[in-house]
Amino acid sequence: MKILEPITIGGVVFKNRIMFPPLTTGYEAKDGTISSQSNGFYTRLAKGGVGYIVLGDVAPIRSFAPTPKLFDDSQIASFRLLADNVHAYGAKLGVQIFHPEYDCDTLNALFAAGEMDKVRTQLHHDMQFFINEVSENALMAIIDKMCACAVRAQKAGVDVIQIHGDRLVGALCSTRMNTRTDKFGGSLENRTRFALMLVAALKKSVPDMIIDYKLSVVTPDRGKGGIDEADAPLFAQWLEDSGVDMLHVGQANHTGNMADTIPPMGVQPYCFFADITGDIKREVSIPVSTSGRIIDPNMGENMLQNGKADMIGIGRALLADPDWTNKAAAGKARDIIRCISCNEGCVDNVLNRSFIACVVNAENGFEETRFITPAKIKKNIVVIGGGPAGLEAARVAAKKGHRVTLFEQENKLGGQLNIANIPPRKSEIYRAVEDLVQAVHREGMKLHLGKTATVSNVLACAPDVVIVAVGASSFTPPITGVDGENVRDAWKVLAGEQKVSGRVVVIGGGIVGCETAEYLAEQGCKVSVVEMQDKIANDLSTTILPTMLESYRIHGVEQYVNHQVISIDKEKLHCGDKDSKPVAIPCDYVVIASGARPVEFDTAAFLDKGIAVVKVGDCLEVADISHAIKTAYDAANAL
Ligand SMILES: Cc1cc2nc3c(=O)[nH]c(=O)nc-3n(C[C@H](O)[C@H](O)[C@H](O)COP(=O)(O)OP(=O)(O)OC[C@H]3O[C@@H](n4cnc5c(N)ncnc54)[C@H](O)[C@@H]3O)c2cc1C
Ligand SMILES: Cc1cc2nc3c(=O)[nH]c(=O)nc-3n(C[C@H](O)[C@H](O)[C@H](O)COP(=O)(O)O)c2cc1C
Ligand code: SF4
Repeated sequence: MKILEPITIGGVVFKNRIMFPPLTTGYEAKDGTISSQSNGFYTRLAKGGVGYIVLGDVAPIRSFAPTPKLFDDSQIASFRLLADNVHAYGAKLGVQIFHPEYDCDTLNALFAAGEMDKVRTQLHHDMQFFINEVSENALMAIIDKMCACAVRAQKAGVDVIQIHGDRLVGALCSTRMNTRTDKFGGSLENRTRFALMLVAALKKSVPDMIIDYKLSVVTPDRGKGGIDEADAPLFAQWLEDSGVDMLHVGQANHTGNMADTIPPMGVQPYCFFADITGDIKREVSIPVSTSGRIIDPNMGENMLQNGKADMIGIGRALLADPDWTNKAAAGKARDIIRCISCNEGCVDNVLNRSFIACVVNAENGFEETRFITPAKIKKNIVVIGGGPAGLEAARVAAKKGHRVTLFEQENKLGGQLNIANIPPRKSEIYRAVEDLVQAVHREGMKLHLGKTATVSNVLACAPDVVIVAVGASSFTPPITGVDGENVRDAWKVLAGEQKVSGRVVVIGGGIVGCETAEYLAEQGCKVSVVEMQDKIANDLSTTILPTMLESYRIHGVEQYVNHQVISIDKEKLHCGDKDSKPVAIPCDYVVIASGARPVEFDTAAFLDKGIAVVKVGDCLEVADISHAIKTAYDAANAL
């Protein structure tokens, strides 16, 4: 495959054309040095075969953002350890140097003085005005700091400096953000002046390092911090002329909507930046890479074969499976656990000031402590339930060497994911089921499909351990009229077992209620959502919410937040608003989406016989895929 072929960049051979693009992980220490968590993560990526790893958002200054920082010589040692570890697996290491678009010196001084109100006011001001107010002297000082950072990176053995062409640099390039009237604003030459001065300064400071430029492109519908799509090919030529060794082309962001650059499932097609990258590649002779929803090796291979890029950036998909490259190289691409583009464990966690922990890969973020260990004593393990928790438990137990038997009462594996994939844009969630099913078949186990586990048929398997993964069921609240003929259940509606039409009120504005409402609105129903809290879709990814709300706007879905349901009759749903004033919503059908409750399975008979029992997934606590996978992995790995 072409993606596995070596490529020469700036005179240096990279072992393959697969790159981990810059991702802020939240793994680094508070002062920005490479922690053991960060080291473990990137080293694991290198072990998995990727050829080029970029550390995202490395700050050349002290800042309070949770990113790596390299502003002091004392930090070099931690970067060196990482570079050595990555090099041991033959991968190249890059640091993406960025500068925040605010006055860090002033903010640090205010922060040190404990003037938090002033910090907030200054930050708010800078977000809007900094790039237009920053003086030329201050800009030159920023270049100096970036160069000093690059020198430190070189001392640490880092191979590549990637200039972050979004953030400050991109904001200056942007026709949407830069309103300056001096030599850094106005014409394309002026707006790109700072970027090209930075390249020139870096070439002088670290002449032996490879310079990669993240060319953030503002498209008509998305992004602000970067170069306009129409100007991108010309600017790319200027970058090549100035000595840049490679380009990493990507969607510009800076709008506050992370879905621009990191689209969740269904919002952008696969490989969504391939054509724009191809347009730029045609105009330059240096290697060009891109990233964006390249999920499996074939997608990346097609991009290279079709001349869209020279290298592919695989971001989230390497969080889901760091062995992506090695599996492709071994001809086992089908064994890859694929990213489902949910953004729940990666983007949402980082936005919540936590660290990346992929929902389909329990090891991600815990590379140094969570790995599958071979079983000391081979046991008979029975798993009850073939949802994500049961499948993951079975996979891990079998991989450890145990003999595994799995019961699933339905004729299809996947549990709730068989209906979670029905609402708009959600079909990709089903990849999680496909890949777990592939894994359990690969590991080899006895599968009883369409067979309900009972005490007697489980005991007949002579288990040493029973893993209960029976999941959850939809909850019906005790509302007057809930047993009426016009009342339906969201899970059954999504499963196609119950039909509705006309005016529909959905009770419950959690994820299931909101998604069911959108699904029904798309089918032509006139839908309202009633939620007792002050906002709907509280737990939905912020990268998905804007798309859902836009769909609600298009389909006229009404929201009744702060409304408490009182009763249902044949023609109306009755509720009270936040002042307890009665509100009656006329409707033909009411759909209940009031959450779920764990399914019970009586395990007393197993315990009586001294058989160990462990519960995992939703039957332990109703939650989500992440909880199902992590509880199952840990329980099975402990056996
Ligand atoms: C509409 C909808 C949308 C969702 N969207 C998301 C989302 O976007 N992101 C997210 O993270 N989570 C989402 N979830 C939640 C997620 O699907 C669940 O948290 C997850 O499926 C729980 O996995 P589990 O294996 O514990 O349970 P389940 O998926 O409920 O699987 C349990 C399995 O056990 C089987 N079983 C039960 N009793 C027996 C028995 N006695 N013998 C044999 N088999 C038995 C059941 O048939 C079922 O297949 C959604 C859920 C729904 C309903
Ligand atoms: C959690 C997370 C953090 C990211 N941080 C950065 C960053 O620091 N710098 C950057 O240029 N891009 C960042 N990105 C964007 C990625 O480099 C990449 O362009 C994007 O994830 C799309 O590629 P993918 O679909 O392969 O994940 C981040 C993406 C994610 C998911
Ligand atoms: S959390 Fe979701 S989007 Fe992020 S890497 Fe994992 S599967 Fe992909």
